[in-house]
Amino acid sequence: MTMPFSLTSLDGLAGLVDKLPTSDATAAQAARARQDTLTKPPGSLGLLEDLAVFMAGWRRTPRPRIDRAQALVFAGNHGICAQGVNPFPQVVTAQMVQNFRAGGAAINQLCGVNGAELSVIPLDLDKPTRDFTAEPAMSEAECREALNRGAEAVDAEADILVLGEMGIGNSTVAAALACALFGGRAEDWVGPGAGADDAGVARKIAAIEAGLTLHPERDPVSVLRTFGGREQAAICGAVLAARARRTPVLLDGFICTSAAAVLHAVDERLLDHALIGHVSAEPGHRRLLQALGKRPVLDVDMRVGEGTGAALALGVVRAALACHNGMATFEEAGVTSA
Ligand SMILES: Cc1cc2ncn([C@H]3O[C@H](COP(=O)(O)O)[C@@H](O)[C@H]3O)c2cc1C
Ligand SMILES: O=C(O)c1cccnc1
Repeated sequence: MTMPFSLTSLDGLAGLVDKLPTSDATAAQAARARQDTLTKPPGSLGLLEDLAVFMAGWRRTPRPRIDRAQALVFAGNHGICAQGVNPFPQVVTAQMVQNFRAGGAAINQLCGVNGAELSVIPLDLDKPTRDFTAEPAMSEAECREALNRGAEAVDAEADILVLGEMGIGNSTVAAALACALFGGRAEDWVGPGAGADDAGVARKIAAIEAGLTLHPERDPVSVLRTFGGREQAAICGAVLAARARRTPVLLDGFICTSAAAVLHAVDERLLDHALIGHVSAEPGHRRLLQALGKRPVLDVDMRVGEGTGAALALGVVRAALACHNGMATFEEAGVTSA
């Protein structure tokens, strides 16, 4: 499938935003006006009202629906595991891909509950990226290929896209991306990930400091290919492909958001169609959301990854649209308005 944008070169990312659609202000205003006629005190549905208006703008209709919700989990392996940053062995990435396929992971249950069709996309798991304390994690070609594979996975018919990742070691990758893009100290961005102890956290900090010293380039595309992995590049590609179809995106936790943050650093408007499903308990996520100027839908102490927080938040978006489309107006219900 040819994409509505061609990424034959990663440099093309810079000018992309001007070729991509924006939210439709007329549809959004009509949705806001409808909210104000529904049988409730004005504004009383809070974030649910904003979510309905957001969906209306991007889907270009005052009465948006979610007929099809797609969930994509991209999986990759990371050379940085050589630095002892991961409490679980790298083989767990492939084992969890099998678990996703068998329906046994947390993401399977949450997609089931909230009506998302899940696809799992392993990205060359037998070829981990390189250790960024020694050399850039990916070549330009590897990075571009992963980005395009992410873009190609997006279903053109989806009304909303849930994004997630699986990759042992990628909480270190995420912290490295965030630190390179937004500055601060490595320890500001590092956390336990899948359960690192204090010594493990110290190794994560040391690895990120070594990588940042070795690779001084801070333009977003260099940062992605130097510190990122294939699943991070694929998430960027999927976010862009969804945008081309005016499909809103639900990002997951720290790892998923730090991947998408590369696009924010290219041009912050590239994430205008992206919601943050939840704020993860991984400590860097709150800081990252502050840097992005984004509010999460949910704050429920989760720190799984896989897209679980985004899939859970899909239920809130569905609830927002159920109220928006299903409620009676004051006039229809014969309820006296203020
Ligand atoms: C069984 C298992 C299932 C997971 N599902 C998501 N992650 C999460 O943990 C990993 C990142 O943590 P770290 O950087 O500490 O390896 C990623 O795969 C992330 O998705 C998992 C981790 C494990 C062990
Ligand atoms: O927030 C996340 O994405 C996260 C946190 C810890 C481990 N895995 C994922």
